[in-house]
Amino acid sequence: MSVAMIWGIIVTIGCYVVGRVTGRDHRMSGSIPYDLFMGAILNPRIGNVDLKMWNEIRIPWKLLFFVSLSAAVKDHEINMARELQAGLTPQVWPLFGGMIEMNAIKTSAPLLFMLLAHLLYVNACMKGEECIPTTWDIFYEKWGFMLIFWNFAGVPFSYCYSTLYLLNRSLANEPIQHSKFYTTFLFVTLLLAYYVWDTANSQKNRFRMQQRGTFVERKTFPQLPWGTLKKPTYVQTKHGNKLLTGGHWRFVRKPHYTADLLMALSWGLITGFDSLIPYFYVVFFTTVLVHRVGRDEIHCQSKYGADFDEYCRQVPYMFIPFIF
Ligand SMILES: NC(=O)C1=CN([C@@H]2O[C@H](COP(=O)(O)OP(=O)(O)OC[C@H]3O[C@@H](n4cnc5c(N)ncnc54)[C@H](OP(=O)(O)O)[C@@H]3O)[C@@H](O)[C@H]2O)C=CC1
Ligand SMILES: C=C(/C=C/[C@@H](C)[C@H]1CC[C@H]2C3=CC=C4C[C@@H](O)CC[C@]4(C)[C@H]3CC[C@]12C)C(C)C
Repeated sequence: MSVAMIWGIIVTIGCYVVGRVTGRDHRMSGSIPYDLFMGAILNPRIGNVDLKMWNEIRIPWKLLFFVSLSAAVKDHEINMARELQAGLTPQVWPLFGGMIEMNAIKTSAPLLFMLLAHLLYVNACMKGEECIPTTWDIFYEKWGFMLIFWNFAGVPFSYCYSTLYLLNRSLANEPIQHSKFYTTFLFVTLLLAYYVWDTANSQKNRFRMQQRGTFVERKTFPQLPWGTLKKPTYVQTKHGNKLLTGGHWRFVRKPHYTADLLMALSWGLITGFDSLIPYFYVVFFTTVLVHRVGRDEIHCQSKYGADFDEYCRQVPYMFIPFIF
């Protein structure tokens, strides 16, 4: 974490200086602390590599997944060692009709849950990479301390609190265990929320790509049903852009946020209720998304005017149909 933090600070300063010296800086405020925070260059590149996209996608989510993978392996080792100490013979699973045998996985269900949650997230970022260039952070935010530091250090080393908490409880010989019903309920919630989150993002981004004529079908795994809308409905704006009102977007204006928040909540719930620390992510993330919603409403209102009002009339709810 220290390396990631120091690296985040060095890259921020380096990028700011390069932007100023080469004249590639833009939308500068003139206040050095503010410009360091927001950045100087929009899309810094080395060759073909867009550094901001590499930093937002390739680094944080992979690190987060590897933190969870390491914790799951460590938990397995601890539990195996405890069984051996207690004089128990390690359980073995015969695979392929007994042709291969492997030691049973001893990682606790909550840690396997976190591993699955982080695997789903990192896999989505990799398999849906073509959808990302048109998102707000890539086309609008400059590459400054906010994005650089958060992606190098914040995401991997603060979004993993649930995982670390579960491992620490296991190390202290007080592992978190839930009833089969509670655990199954959370696994099902995670998978359903993931489905909505993934397909809502891809419905909107692919719809936009289809409008621009840049849509290319990919075979990355998993391609989920309803990820691409066949006959999408939309509001045509005078600006030229179309606002999607089909698929998940017919029910609420931010279906991907609702689903993402539900996943974030499940990361906390799987740790139980003894500590608030694993709930950091869902609290922080709610704040981020509420801020984004406000910013986005202002952005769309000024960009689309009366057409945005018509869109809000057709899709009146923000997060939960008929409630909010
Ligand atoms: N885990 C994390 O740390 C984070 C995760 N995320 C996730 O990333 C995903 C993307 O989020 P984000 O980029 O913030 O936001 P959006 O994907 O909602 O992007 C907002 C933009 O999309 C366009 N848009 C909005 N509604 C429509 C519509 N109905 N039809 C067509 N275009 C529309 C508008 O842009 P335009 O001007 O082009 O019309 C709007 O400004 C979400 O799932 C979010 O949860 C986001 C931030 C952090
Ligand atoms: C703001 C930050 C990071 C944001 C990213 C994690 C998300 C930004 C755009 C998201 C995605 C867009 C479209 C997708 C298509 C779907 O089929 C799969 C999911 C996804 C790739 C989705 C994944 C998350 C994003 C990349 C930083 C500052 C924390």
